[in-house]
Amino acid sequence: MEKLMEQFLEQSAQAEESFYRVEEQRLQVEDRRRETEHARELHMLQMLAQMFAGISSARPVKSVLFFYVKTLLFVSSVFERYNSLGSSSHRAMDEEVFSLVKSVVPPLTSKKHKGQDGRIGIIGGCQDYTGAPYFAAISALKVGADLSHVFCTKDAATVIKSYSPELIVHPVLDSPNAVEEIEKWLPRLHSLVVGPGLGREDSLLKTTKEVIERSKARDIPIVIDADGLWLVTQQPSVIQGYQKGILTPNFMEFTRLFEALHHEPLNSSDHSRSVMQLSGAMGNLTLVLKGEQDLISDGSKVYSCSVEGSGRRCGGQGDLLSGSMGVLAHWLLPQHILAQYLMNPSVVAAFGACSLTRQCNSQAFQRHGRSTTTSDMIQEIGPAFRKLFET
Ligand SMILES: NC(=O)C1=CN([C@@H]2O[C@H](COP(=O)(O)OP(=O)(O)OC[C@H]3O[C@@H](n4cnc5c(N)ncnc54)[C@H](OP(=O)(O)O)[C@@H]3O)[C@@H](O)[C@H]2O)[C@@H](O)CC1
Ligand SMILES: Nc1ncnc2c1ncn2[C@@H]1O[C@H](COP(=O)(O)OP(=O)(O)OP(=O)(O)O)[C@@H](O)[C@H]1O
Repeated sequence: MEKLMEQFLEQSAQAEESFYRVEEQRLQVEDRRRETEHARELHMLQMLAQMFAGISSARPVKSVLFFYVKTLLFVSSVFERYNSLGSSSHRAMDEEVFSLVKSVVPPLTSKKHKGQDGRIGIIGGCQDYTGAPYFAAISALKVGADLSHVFCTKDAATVIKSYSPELIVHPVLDSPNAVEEIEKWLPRLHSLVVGPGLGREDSLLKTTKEVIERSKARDIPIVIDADGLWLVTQQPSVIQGYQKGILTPNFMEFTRLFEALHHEPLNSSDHSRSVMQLSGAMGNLTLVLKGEQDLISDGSKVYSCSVEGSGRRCGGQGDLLSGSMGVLAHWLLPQHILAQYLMNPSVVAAFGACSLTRQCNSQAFQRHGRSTTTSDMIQEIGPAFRKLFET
């Protein structure tokens, strides 16, 4: 009897194993099919965009109109397909977003000069916090930006410079003409990350508010995190409705902001709904609620990023996230007109940066376990980026 039982258990284990093997193969085939189909669609869209740009100046109005209608029909059919993904698996969703990010990663060619792949500005760094702006700025470089500028207080500057010769550090944030000093650089910056290590001193927040206003006037993508969110909680109008703005609150920051805008306590049982509500109240700004799953919304839909990370929650991971997001926002927002038909580019930038941060966390944890720090995660940005966006 015992022997029979043993045989039975062994056979069921084998059957189970072979079921999972077949299932795994089926999923791989399905993944490859989707990737090929997706690459074909993107390629066609790119060709259509180029053709449209080419003919709009050369052809008579009637044929331009005909072409325009055909293009719209095609794009909307792809758009429908994307929307239908709402019901498909997380993995499929991840793959679709990764493809969009892949399509905007700038090629590494010898034809470019320094700065073309991104000049990112970080507003933050004060006496108490020097690590946060460093983490954000170095992460931007490791993702692929060419230059990272940190605008911090005088006493933080030497400390930040001493962490890394890679960064350009401006000790201007607490100077009497701080806004003008920073504004001089705005025409050269592709995106701004506001808040890491900024602190909450009134005079610094006042300067920051003015810098945000002037950056909006220049249409610069702005990621707001940490103490930048403290400012937004006091004065939501500083960023409300700005479509190139992305907010990245942790749960604490989210709760403060939600309660400031809705004048009622947060109902913590339905985070997705709250994220949609808050994004709507902020004028459909892209919002990322960080946590076990990162919830991302522009008020119309909620996307959940659950790329596997680890159980290690050392400080500074949010700074890695905001710095990376600054670069992806620059790559996605201005130039990729096609992505606008498929998905909000700010949402794609947010989703891409969340995935990357979590992947870095997972890889660093595999090496360092409990002793993982944000610096270890930063070492993983290159390999994690290649794994997600370059294979
Ligand atoms: N090396 C450096 O220089 C670094 C500097 N940093 C900089 O520090 C500045 C202040 O940022 P901050 O996040 O500490 O401030 P704030 O929002 O008041 O939170 C304080 C309290 O909120 C809670 N709490 C937090 N998260 C939560 C969650 N998910 N879910 C629930 N509760 C949560 C938690 O409360 P506790 O559990 O301790 O009671 C926590 O103590 C900012 O400039 C930032 O950039 C960091 O970037 C790290 C690396
Ligand atoms: N419980 C969790 N499980 C897995 N990943 C998480 C979890 N919480 C946060 N993360 C990841 O860490 C990233 C940073 O989130 P976190 O909540 O640590 O931000 P933060 O508090 O602003 O960080 P910082 O220490 O830089 O201020 C998130 O984008 C998410 O990818």
